[in-house]
Amino acid sequence: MTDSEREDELLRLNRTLAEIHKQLTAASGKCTEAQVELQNNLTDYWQSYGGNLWDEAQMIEAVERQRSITAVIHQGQVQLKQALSSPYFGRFDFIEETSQETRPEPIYVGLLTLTDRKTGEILVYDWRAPVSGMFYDFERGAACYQAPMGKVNGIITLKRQYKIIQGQMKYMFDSDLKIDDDILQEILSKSVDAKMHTIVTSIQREQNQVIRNDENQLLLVQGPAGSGKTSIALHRIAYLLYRDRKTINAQNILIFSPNHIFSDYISNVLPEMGEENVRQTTFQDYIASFKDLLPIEIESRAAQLEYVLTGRSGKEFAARLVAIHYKTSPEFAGIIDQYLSYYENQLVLDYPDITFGSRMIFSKAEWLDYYLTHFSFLPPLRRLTKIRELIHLRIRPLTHELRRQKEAEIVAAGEEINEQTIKALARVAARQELGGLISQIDKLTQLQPLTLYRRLFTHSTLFKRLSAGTSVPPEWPAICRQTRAWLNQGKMPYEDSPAFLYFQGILAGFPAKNTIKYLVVDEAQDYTVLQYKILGKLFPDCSWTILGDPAQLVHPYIQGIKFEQLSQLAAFANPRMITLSRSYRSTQEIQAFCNALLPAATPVAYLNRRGPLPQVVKFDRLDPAKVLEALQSMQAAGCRSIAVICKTIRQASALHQTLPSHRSISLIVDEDAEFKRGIVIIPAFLAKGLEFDGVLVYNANSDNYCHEQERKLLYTVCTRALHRLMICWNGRPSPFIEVMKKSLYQTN
Ligand SMILES: Nc1ncnc2c1ncn2[C@@H]1O[C@H](COP(=O)(O)OP(=O)(O)OP(=O)(O)O)[C@@H](O)[C@H]1O
Repeated sequence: MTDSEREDELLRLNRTLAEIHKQLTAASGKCTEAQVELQNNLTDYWQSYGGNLWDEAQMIEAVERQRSITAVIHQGQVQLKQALSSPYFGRFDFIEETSQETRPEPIYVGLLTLTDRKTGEILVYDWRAPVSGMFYDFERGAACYQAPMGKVNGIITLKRQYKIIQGQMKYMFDSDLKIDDDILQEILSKSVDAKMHTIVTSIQREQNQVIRNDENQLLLVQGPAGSGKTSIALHRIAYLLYRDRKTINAQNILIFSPNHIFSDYISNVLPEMGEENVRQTTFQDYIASFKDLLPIEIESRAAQLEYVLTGRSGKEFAARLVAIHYKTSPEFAGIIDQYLSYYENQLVLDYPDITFGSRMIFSKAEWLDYYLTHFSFLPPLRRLTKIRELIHLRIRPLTHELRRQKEAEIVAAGEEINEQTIKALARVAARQELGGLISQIDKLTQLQPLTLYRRLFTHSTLFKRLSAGTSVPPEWPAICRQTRAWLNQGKMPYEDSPAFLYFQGILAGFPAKNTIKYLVVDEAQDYTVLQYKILGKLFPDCSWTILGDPAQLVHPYIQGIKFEQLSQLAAFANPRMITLSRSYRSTQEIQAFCNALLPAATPVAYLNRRGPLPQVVKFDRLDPAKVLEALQSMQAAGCRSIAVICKTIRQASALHQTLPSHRSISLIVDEDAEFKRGIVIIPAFLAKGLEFDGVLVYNANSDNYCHEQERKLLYTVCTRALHRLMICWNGRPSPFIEVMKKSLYQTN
């Protein structure tokens, strides 16, 4: 880059900053006006409130309108202030193939579009604008983008990147490569603070195709640990909010995250991009929403995992593991579907005529007609309720008739003369006579989902019929016994909850959320077939982005869904799977170590960012002093965020107690906790999705990580480390480490 080019760039920066200042001044005037207007509206509201509901409704509407105008202006101000610090991060010069112009147009790319209000010239393009996509997708040479009017071809003649901090140009350089690996290395070599950050300046081409995908209603993104799945999901949300800004807002997007610690951890990314945070929820939240509705207490996911990971022994434990595996399987989902289809299609087939004396009230044929045709758009339980209401309507004239008949009988008997008493006695007599009929109708039109679900474990012939032709584990009788024992105590094992809630939803109806237009499911490998079926019912009218990594299944015994199966679960228009190939999080040494933990998998490609070899260290006892020493050495090496990852909640809590300085070290064992800075002790299942400068994997002994099913758990915890990884053990190390090449780590 020549000196005069440098000077031009600095002039351009000053011009851009001057425009932002101008717009900020104008916006602050507008904001004050809007605030005054809002204040006036509120004062009017309180002064004029006179009990007239119509006036009040109008006033509330005016206040709400003013409030949202104020919020929009305020949001604009926040974005301008962000832009004042760093208005853009990239530039490319583009000349359209069909253009008469001979000079390429410089396109500056930043977090928001900025137009010179006087000349109308676009000074900066939002990174999400169609034209900006070329910054991520192309190097110098032929390039194209999809404009609203169609495809535009052309040539990129220059690519430049900038680092502008607090309005000061720190550096700029021309980049031949798309987004230089050097830039990535610089970004990734830093230590991380508490929360995740935007990657907008260095999005990679393979990531960009996910972020800007416009065609597929179901987008499945599979990528190794650290390949940016979560980051991409959030950038995709920002993109959708920009692209569809006239039709959707943050309320129309929902993220399913693994837990609330993770939700908190990613909560800064969208605001950093100038967008409002979207709602996040977890499957556990969905279960919790039934807390007061169900006559049963559902075991928590954490309690189930803790039980499973404590590695007990014995027949009961073994049967529970098989139960978890089987109840989360596609086969079991099929059995539930069959059972439900019985209620859907056959329940009323042999229902009797409802008669009273010689009168036909509701015929066999009507049961079929109403249940299978008229009300077939409703879930079975609601159909039955409707039919009950209908029958009751038909009985009403009969009741009146019967009462009159009874009154006449009482009068004829001459025992009562008081009219009131005659009526009361007639009512009672009529009710008694109709009692049998009413209870017959009630019986026929009631379904108790829990009672029906329970039958799977009590009626062996029913289960045999439903499971015919599928492979049922030999432990099924023990599984039935265990499940019955839970249910008898008013409790339900966590592994039954998706099956039961699906069952309940199909019978009684799902609380469908039609306002959600985009659903994002992160850590998708941890969901089972039935959980996806539930999501499909809850969000019937939306596009899905599903991101996950089958190698990071933290629950050793569940059958997570295979990505290929997902697109078959619902009739998605045009499903597509994109596989990411490269990982960005860890140093080359840590990544190589992690790759070796999964020998069967395709090795993950990684950046050439170097660091020390992971340490596999023998602690004579699991001595707290040694743990502190290890933590101090990581801190001395510049790690700001450090996690000691234990296998279970119990191990994490016990370790926390033994550390003399445990007050300055946070213990996270609750799924609803906030993400903490500094040093944390955390169980493996809560660490997923998070990352830390340094990770100490505690107690990686042969008795802790030994079963094949626990391999992925160990892989997941090791891949949380960016710069330093230490694994400590005593007794004997995990066999997964023992068989590894010694050159992949150092020892003490
Ligand atoms: N293009 C990029 N530029 C800079 N940093 C990136 C890029 N892509 C990913 N990263 C960084 O890599 C790290 C891992 O990203 P992220 O957590 O989104 O990956 P992931 O695939 O969801 O990981 P995991 O499956 O292990 O939870 C983060 O620090 C993220 O900021």
